[in-house]
Amino acid sequence: MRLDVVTIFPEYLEPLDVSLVGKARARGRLDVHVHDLRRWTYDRHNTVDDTPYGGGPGMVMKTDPWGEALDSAIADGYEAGAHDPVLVVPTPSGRPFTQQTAVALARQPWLIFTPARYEGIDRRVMDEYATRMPVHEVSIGDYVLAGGEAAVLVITEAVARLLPGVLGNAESHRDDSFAPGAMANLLEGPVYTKPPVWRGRAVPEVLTGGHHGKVARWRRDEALRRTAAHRPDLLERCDPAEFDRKDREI
Ligand SMILES: N#Cc1c(N)n[nH]c1-c1ccc2c(Cl)cn(Cc3cccnc3)c2c1
Repeated sequence: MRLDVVTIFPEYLEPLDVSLVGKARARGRLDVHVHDLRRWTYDRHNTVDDTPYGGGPGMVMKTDPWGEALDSAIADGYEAGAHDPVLVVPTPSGRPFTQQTAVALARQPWLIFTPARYEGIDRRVMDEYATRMPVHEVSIGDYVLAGGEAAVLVITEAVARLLPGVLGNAESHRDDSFAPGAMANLLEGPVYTKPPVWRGRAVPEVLTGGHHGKVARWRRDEALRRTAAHRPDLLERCDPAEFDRKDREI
């Protein structure tokens, strides 16, 4: 997968050099190109914004720098052999970014991110590129950020971990809270490791008893308990028959 990111804060994307995404890049699973939007400005102040038509607070990001930057990134990508680009636009007014979105984006060969600032990008930029590729406007949650770069880091990690060969078996995303299966839609339950007792607190006996069926049921019950407490809305998606079937297996 190729990723292009156009931003006025290229240094904000430095975390894409480390940890899981950094490993995916080192293994050749991910090819990341960060472009400084100001490279496509030609005035003394490298201006990328202007006042909004119709008045109102804040500033709007101008068409020309984005158009030239995206045309350049797209040309570079095609020249490098990439194909079928998808534009991903972080915005507070976007569709919710979910695990399903991550799965869908992980299937794409080329993502182009346009994290912006101020009040957003002139609408005509997204309209222009929607004539050439799918455009996904996404929000990473119901809270307000100052710009889209943090969203790119979140989306990139959620997508990269789904790419073949990025997660080792030990870290498999097979048991993700939001992945299909009996624990689908349930939050993770509590986890424990050595020592068996820490400051007088012992690990639950069921986890050290060696009975895999009892461990599986305990973990399922703890996940249900945690989901009921923190995300009761997720329980509506659960199928009790699935639990009964799993119970019969245990
Ligand atoms: N994704 C996501 C997301 C989220 N969940 N919260 N905020 C954002 C986000 C994404 C992109 C931008 C751009 Cl461009 C400018 N801002 C600041 C802003 C905030 C409120 C209203 N207008 C602009 C962004 C906020």
